[in-house]
Amino acid sequence: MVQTKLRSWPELKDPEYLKTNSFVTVESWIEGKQVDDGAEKLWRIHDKLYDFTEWIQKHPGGETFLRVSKGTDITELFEAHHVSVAAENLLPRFYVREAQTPRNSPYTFKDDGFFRVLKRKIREELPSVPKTVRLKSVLIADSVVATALVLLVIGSIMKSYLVGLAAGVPLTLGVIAAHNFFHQKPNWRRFYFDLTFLSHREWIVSHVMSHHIYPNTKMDLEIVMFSPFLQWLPTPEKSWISRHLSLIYAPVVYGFLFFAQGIVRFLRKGFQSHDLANLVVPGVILVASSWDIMFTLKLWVGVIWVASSIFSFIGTTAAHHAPDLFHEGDVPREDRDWGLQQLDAVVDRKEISGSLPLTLFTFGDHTLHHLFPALDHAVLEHLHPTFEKVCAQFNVHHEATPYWTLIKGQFQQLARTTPRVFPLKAAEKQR
Ligand code: HEM
Repeated sequence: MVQTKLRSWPELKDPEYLKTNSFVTVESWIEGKQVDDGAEKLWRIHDKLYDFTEWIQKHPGGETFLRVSKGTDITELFEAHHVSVAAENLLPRFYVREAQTPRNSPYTFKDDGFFRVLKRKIREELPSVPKTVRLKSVLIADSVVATALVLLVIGSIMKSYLVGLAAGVPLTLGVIAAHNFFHQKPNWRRFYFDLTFLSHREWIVSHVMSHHIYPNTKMDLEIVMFSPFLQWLPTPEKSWISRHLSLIYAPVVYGFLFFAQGIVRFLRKGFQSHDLANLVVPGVILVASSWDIMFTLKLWVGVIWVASSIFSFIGTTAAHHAPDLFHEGDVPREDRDWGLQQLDAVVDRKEISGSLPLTLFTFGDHTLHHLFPALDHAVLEHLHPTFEKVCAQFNVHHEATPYWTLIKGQFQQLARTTPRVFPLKAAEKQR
């Protein structure tokens, strides 16, 4: 649980889902938002309420996003996921009434603000991106998952834990690459994400709806789910142990994260049909090892541990946690534009830039991905010149950081208790 009373936007309500003493779940996050957002059991976009109930199944982006978000403010999700004007043009059909309360969000979307200006430029640029580029992402994701399965089969036939565990490496890269696909309209590659103990259905809430929209704030479940073990928010309430010993125990937390997510989910909800992908890895080992149950169980646990450790290490060091990045408790920049506030909480890594496989395998191209999550990473590659032009127009400096700075920075951030004022001046930066 995030203990801190600190808020970067004191005029906002403290999130309802953090007020209970019970375990935070994706459901409690949504239920809390339904209380906080003033959407009156409908969907809220800016200050208007809409009813999409009859249209959910016709949504080109799939029914899940709208079904799960009913009763909440979806302004940021709506703005970020639609680059074309098609969605905006449809809105009047579903209008019900004006909302009664001001938005409980720190962010704005002014027409002449950074995000909307960038979105218009990207809209103009998109037709010049070849339609086939997405195939590159598909090929990369499929190849790495196929490699993992072949290694698993070989390891199981040879009864070699070493080869079997080695399969955990491409498997993890495939799981991370699958993240590209669960941000998009429904497609079966999102199930690559579920080959370990994870569930893309839960991550559509914890990652797409929570983390992507409110990065590094108390509304970000990817901050809350590591607490109290890893506490990145700069608050004096952090214990000495959490500040200074996390370097030692973080690898243990990383290794257990997938088990914790899987076990908690199965205990709460039981086994559901869409969890079947969780059983592909043990199924392959079982058959290829000639039904050796003990070997299967041991190797399965080992592979999940490898995947959990690598995934969590990359996830926590890739883009969000270093003292130069905004975390709730810091003083935010005055301009509340959603895009600008995202830039303060996200960074790219120098070594990853320019390589699509590395981008897909390690949460690369993270800034543009945060701003336009439904665009394939292979498309994002083509949008950098436009992004840089708009950054220059708004006098925003967003420089890639060496990976080592971020790896160190993550632990410096875990130790940090003093708020900083954003945007940082060049001389204040540690890069
Ligand atoms: C929870 C909020 C929503 C999310 C997360 C979301 C997400 C998405 C995604 C991922 C796509 C596929 C984009 C692609 O293939 O490139 C999409 C497409 C689309 N959505 Fe939504 N959507 C949301 C709400 C809405 C609403 C409220 C409307 C209309 C009233 C709408 C209308 C459309 C339309 C027309 C498309 C196809 C054109 C386009 O990609 O812009 N969506 N949406």
